[in-house]
Amino acid sequence: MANIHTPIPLLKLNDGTSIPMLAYGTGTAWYKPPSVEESKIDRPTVEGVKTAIKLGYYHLDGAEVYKTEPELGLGIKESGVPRDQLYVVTKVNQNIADIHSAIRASLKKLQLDYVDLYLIHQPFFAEGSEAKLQEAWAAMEQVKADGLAKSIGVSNYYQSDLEATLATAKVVPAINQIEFHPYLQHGGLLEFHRKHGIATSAYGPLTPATRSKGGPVDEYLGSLAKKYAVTEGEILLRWCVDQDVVTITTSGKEQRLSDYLRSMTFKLTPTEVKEIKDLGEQKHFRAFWQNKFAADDKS
Ligand SMILES: NC(=O)c1ccc[n+]([C@@H]2O[C@H](COP(=O)([O-])OP(=O)(O)OC[C@H]3O[C@@H](n4cnc5c(N)ncnc54)[C@H](O)[C@@H]3O)[C@@H](O)[C@H]2O)c1
Ligand SMILES: OCCc1c[nH]c2ccccc12
Repeated sequence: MANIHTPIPLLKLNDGTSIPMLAYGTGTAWYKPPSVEESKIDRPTVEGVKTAIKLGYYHLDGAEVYKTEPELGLGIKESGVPRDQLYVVTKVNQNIADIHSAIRASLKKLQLDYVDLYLIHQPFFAEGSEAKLQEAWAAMEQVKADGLAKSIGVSNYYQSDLEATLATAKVVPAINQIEFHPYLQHGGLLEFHRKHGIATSAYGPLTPATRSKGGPVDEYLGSLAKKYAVTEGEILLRWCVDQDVVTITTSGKEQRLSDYLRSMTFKLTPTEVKEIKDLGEQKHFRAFWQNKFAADDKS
């Protein structure tokens, strides 16, 4: 069996477990559109997972809605890396009304006995009902109690969704996975997370250098990329890690995935972190779930 060699550090979660601070995602570039059968294995997705693991990524982010859990499971199996050296995440979306069945279906597709982290993918299912958020969270707590997930958390939650959840929670969510980059910093949400011991993870971290290029951070990112001899993307990944934010990226290109790992080998100064923060606040851009968050919402 192959052993994993990796520069990716761990972050301690509120339940005593640790999470790798850089993840490889199987959504966005990989997810199967509605026209494609979930059971039809997409080999490039499997190979992408194997490449990531080979390079040293051991935190793998999946979701029911991506329809790529079968590929993620196969990639893990074919990698030859022992299960206990990998950190596997999946999320419930479509089957939120029956979380008990949803986790079992996901585990079957992943060919695993447990996931390291199980997330509620979004709070919009509750349509503002606190009772629905609380009921779903109680089902997540049961998943953890049953040993099917080592940690449980949420994704795309607002402060108000977290407050409703915390009001009846026995287990505090370990993490909130949100779109996070200099153009979407969510006001006081990260401070709220810290206050309650909830970790933050960032999807879409490269957005200012990819989907929303042409903005106030461009020039400064360029100068830091020169200083540290890396790409602008790596500065953006590092910007998350230097704020104790777990960061999730992806690519089908091995070279890019390999380059991203360099972001684990240097550190921005506190002044540089703050400068990116301040410049980023001059622009607002949200890449995901635009039809769910209110159009004028900047958090
Ligand atoms: N919880 C959620 O609602 C949610 C939403 C979106 C994504 N995610 C997760 O996060 C993962 C990563 O998300 P992401 O893809 O937005 O991350 P990201 O911002 O890191 O973007 C990665 C994408 O940018 C491309 N890219 C990298 N460098 C580039 C360059 N120089 N020029 C042009 N394109 C470049 C990559 O090829 C890849 O497709 C997903 O796969 C998924 O697992 C979760
Ligand atoms: O991770 C969530 C990104 C996302 C939002 N809506 C979707 C629909 C299908 C697949 C992925 C998504």
